[in-house]
Amino acid sequence: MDGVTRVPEPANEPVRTYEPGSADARALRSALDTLDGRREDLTQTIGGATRWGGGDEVPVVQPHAHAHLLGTLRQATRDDVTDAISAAAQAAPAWQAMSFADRAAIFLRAAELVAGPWRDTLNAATMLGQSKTVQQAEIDSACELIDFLRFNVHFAERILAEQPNSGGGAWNRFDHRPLEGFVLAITPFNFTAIAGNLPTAPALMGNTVLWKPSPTQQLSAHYFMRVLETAGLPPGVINLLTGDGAAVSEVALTDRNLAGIHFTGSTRTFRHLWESVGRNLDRYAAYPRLVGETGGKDFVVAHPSADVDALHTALVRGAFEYQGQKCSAASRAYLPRSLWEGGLRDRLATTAEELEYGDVRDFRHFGGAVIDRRAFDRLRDVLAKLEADPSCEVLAGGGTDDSVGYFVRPTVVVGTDPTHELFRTEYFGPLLGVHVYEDGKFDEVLDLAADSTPYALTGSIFGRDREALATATERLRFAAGNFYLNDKPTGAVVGQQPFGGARASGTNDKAGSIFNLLRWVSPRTIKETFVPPTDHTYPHMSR
Ligand SMILES: NC(=O)c1ccc[n+]([C@@H]2O[C@H](COP(=O)([O-])OP(=O)(O)OC[C@H]3O[C@@H](n4cnc5c(N)ncnc54)[C@H](O)[C@@H]3O)[C@@H](O)[C@H]2O)c1
Ligand SMILES: N[C@@H](CCC=O)C(=O)O
Repeated sequence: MDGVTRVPEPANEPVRTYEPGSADARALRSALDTLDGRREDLTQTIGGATRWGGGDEVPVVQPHAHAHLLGTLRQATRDDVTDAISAAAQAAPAWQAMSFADRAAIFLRAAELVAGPWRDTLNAATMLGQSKTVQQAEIDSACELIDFLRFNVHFAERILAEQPNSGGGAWNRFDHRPLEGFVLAITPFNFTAIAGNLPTAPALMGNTVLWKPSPTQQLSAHYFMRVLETAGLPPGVINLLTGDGAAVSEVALTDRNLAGIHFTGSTRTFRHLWESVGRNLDRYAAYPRLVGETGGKDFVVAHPSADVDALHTALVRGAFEYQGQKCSAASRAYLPRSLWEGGLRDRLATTAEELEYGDVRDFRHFGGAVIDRRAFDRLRDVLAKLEADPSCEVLAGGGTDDSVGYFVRPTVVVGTDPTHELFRTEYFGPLLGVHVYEDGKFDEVLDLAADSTPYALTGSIFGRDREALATATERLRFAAGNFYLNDKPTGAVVGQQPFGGARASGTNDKAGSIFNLLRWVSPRTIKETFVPPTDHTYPHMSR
């Protein structure tokens, strides 16, 4: 059915608080118990049919209790990927022909399913599989995921409404076509919402998709695929492939019909994908769209006029929530000596030492474990190196313990050399580097924040002096795609702080915004002339 429609006005999903004894907390606990005791078959979904990957088995465990198996997946093989590409091609004509209203309704229904009957399951899967506390799961696998689904429909409607001018006896129109071919969505472990957004955003615009989640996010990805099926997504529109991505790279990146890549993950992986596309350009029917949101080395700069209570809270939450495993996490702070020696140093050290990381099934903990053995080993080695470095002082934390889970203590390291790797490398763990500057050197410190790293994802400035805020906002213009004044650099909300960074942090296509959705359409311009001319001569030719 064709016709003009208006989609529902989107609103951000309210964040539930899960106070002890509340009905919400009880319902979530029951979902945790259910998933805890289940060993899920983490199958692929290709053309609407579930099937095991054809490769090696991979266990999915609870990072905070790594002996505890949640489920098993198997690596996708080349045949699996070939079949997924065929399924996407088969589903494409009917999906493209479906009206926008019908496509949109599927994703709006998915949003309501996540907000209602699936909320506890998705939150529990995110807590157990990715070691998120209840608060961190709620803002991710419930609220942000719901927001992506609702707001994208609203942004897509605006794109469809975008039409050229007409006049002079002609009607000009945009046909907002999907891309020709399939979109490859490759998603990270750390946000269930991002994993859900990357395949659904191109699908909403009429594309068919191969979705390859991270193995350590597979449990929540598995349930989100069930949500999409329940919402009525036709078979083959989104095809879920499991595993580490090796076979996906080999087959999909060399396929003639690769139309685009929607990626979030490390800078290294995105560069690998981009290079591979570059090498294979001659194979493709069209230039694949490359959208990638990647790493960060996100800063907090405090002016001597900053409110210390607000700064302290932002540092603790920004650096240590979700164990520092947000691309937006505060990982380098430039703090004035007056505030540092006036009490901030001792306060930050005490708070970091007191933060409790543990099993996320215990709601009293502030954080859980880091995601896996590889992350744990990498962080343990980094901490050992920093401890042995005379230019670094481990002020708090530094400990690791992998006896039960992959635990790394919230760590504050003070570094005297602002060019040290402590202030340049994305460690992706609960590790905050602090550089203390002399109060008069605010301008120099802005230069350090701006240009010490190849990244430009998020950053914060704290201060009460308006002049200082204005100077920092201007000087740091290209240093962060998301810039915060007197707030932590994490926690962007869909529709309010569209998210993404430039330089080595990605293509800055702002997930969950109109800018992102524009990448998944290829407009055709149609001109219809109502009374076409019937004489080829012009007035200047008359004799
Ligand atoms: N900028 C953002 O919006 C944003 C958001 C979340 C995470 N991140 C970044 O993501 C990183 C952490 O996530 P991660 O550890 O999952 O990243 P990662 O790069 O290790 O993995 C991301 C995805 O790529 C897949 N992958 C890895 N190698 C591949 C290959 N050769 N071929 C195909 N697929 C491959 C992985 O299996 C996973 O699904 C951090 O650097 C973080 O800053 C960025
Ligand atoms: N959008 C999230 C970060 C996503 C990356 O991991 C935030 O703003 O904290």
